[in-house]
Amino acid sequence: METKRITEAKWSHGNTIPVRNVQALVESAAELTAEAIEQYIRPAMVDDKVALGDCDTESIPVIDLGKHLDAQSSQQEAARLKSACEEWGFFQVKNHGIPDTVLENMRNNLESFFRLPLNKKNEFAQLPGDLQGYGQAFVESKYQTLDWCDRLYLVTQPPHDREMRPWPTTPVNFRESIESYSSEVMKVTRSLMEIITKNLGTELDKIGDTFVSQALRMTYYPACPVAHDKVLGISPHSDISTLTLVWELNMVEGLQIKRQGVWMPIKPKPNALVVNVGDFLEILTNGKYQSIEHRVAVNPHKERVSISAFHLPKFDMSVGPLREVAGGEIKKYKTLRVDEVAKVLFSSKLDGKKTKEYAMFNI
Ligand SMILES: O=C(O)CCC(=O)C(=O)O
Ligand SMILES: [Fe+2]
Repeated sequence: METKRITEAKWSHGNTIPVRNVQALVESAAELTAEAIEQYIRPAMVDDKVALGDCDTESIPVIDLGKHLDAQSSQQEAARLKSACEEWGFFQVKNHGIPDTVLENMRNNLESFFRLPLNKKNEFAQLPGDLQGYGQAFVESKYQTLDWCDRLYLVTQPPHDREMRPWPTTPVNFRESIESYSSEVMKVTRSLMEIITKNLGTELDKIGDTFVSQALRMTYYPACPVAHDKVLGISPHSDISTLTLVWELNMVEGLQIKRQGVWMPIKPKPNALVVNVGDFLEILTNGKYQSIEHRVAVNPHKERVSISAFHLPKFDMSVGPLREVAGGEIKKYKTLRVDEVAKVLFSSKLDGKKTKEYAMFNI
């Protein structure tokens, strides 16, 4: 009975209507036409202005985690991280310490996996009611505009939450690569959360449970040779996470963040990860740190591969503003069960930032 209750509450559970594999759609067409990809073409958007030029993207903060280990520079770097969280909600991290071999193995195996024939990849396909495995997500209606990507989604931490069925066994050592990558990314997350909690005036031990769960969303965005300016790899959203760490592993541009009403492209940096504040960190900090809306544009010529590592609170806990952080302020956010938030949002289409609707009091 107990097991059943826990299984039902798992935060990887959610519904998505199965849709066509995008990579297979591209590969099956001798020449892709706008008609063939009609369901991926977005209606014209009013707020679609994209910032041009490098100078904008250069200014996204870059945090040097190596400096955090150095007594002389750690304080200054902590202050830079504080302002990155307060002013941007998005930043890049260099000198994160993930060994090159771990990254290389993960890159090779993931790229090889996406190159497998569809029937091989589908041996690890999603099953109804569970988002884990190879497939898509956030499709709630067969009439909605679809995202131009295919995904492999796995719950990776804590280890006892893993269900191995959807973990690919081809390439042969893919599972080991995922495991190593997952635990290395967890270490980076822990280091970042250590500085973040100090910056917020609390302690890691007090909020350790708020980022112990991890899921990896490994995404393949095929090149989109037609109407690429009307198609998105991922629709605008903010992340349902505490902290998300993204590795743009083949260095193809695509990620854009909403800043001052404009979409700002983020240029991938060699050996860096992109980090963003998720909705749960916004709730925990009573809005001091804000999750930021972002999306992924597609490239007319190049495929793009990324891995998003979402860190979430324990799925059966409730999360609200931390007393140590909110102090005597009015609580702007509700206290919510993590699995309940996840279940609803993981089954809905991506449609911008939703914290106002589901997490904020009407004040
Ligand atoms: O591919 C990326 O760069 C980001 C993907 C993303 O936003 C997500 O998986 O939530
Ligand atoms: Fe995201």
